[in-house]
Amino acid sequence: MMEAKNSLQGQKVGAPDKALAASLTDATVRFGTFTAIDGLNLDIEEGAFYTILGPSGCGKSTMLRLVSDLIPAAAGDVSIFGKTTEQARLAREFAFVFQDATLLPWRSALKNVELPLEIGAKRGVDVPLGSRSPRELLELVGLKGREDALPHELSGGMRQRVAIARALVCQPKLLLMDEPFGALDEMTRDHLNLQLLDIWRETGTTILFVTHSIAEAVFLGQKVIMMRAHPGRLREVVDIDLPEPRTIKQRDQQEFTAYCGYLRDLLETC
Ligand SMILES: Nc1ncnc2c1ncn2[C@@H]1O[C@H](COP(=O)(O)OP(=O)(O)OP(=O)(O)O)[C@@H](O)[C@H]1O
Repeated sequence: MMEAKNSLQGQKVGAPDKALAASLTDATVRFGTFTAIDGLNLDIEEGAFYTILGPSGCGKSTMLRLVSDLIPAAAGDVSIFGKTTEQARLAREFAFVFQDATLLPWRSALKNVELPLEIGAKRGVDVPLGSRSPRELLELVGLKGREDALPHELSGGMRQRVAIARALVCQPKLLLMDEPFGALDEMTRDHLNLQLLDIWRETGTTILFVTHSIAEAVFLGQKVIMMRAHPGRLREVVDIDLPEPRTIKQRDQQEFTAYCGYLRDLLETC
């Protein structure tokens, strides 16, 4: 039932016959003398939904920051759709959603979603316009009718949905999500998990999603990237072979709990 691909350090993990959204080769990140990520080898298949698990401090956020050109690699190579991370950033190939929605408080939901387009236009950057308008994106994330609301008039879950709509406005081919639902209550999180899966299916974007929740990682992910700490390395990529589309009820089923148990055991040895 469970196919786990073992990753030995220095050995590339992924499917060489599939188109790649991202490829990390011996990627290393240092902060001063501290090595946060050490020789990471990983291929990210285009269109897939990856969740990332690992002990605190193993480098999950650092990996997303590396991929998104927020920090440089001290050694090794990272390519995004065949481009350098800088080229991919300038071409708006990816977008980032953080744990905190980071909306501008004086701008309405709609104006926040429009912001990347405005910034791009001001800088004279050729912004890849999405197939959906900002209004349509707000509808996609379930916020039709709340376009004019200011962030403080929205709930935490709604603010996060605005942040997702904003991330999608330039139609990124890769969506990087760092614990986007970590601060939300369980029901809101379940709801947004389902909504995110719908968005993923509709847009076909590749998703890299960091979480601390094993259940969330299994529920969302087609593949779970398990990292290990001290220093941050890849431990294993686990294929999650559950029926699609995923439903909340699946979580009570034996197959689902078996994946969770497997990952929990793995986490304990990271
Ligand atoms: N700017 C920085 N300067 C120095 N050290 C840093 C910096 N950013 C991260 N680190 C260190 O790098 C390591 C990896 O951090 P990172 O935030 O990527 O871990 P994480 O797996 O996302 O952790 P958590 O699960 O707790 O959010 C940690 O030891 C952290 O202290």
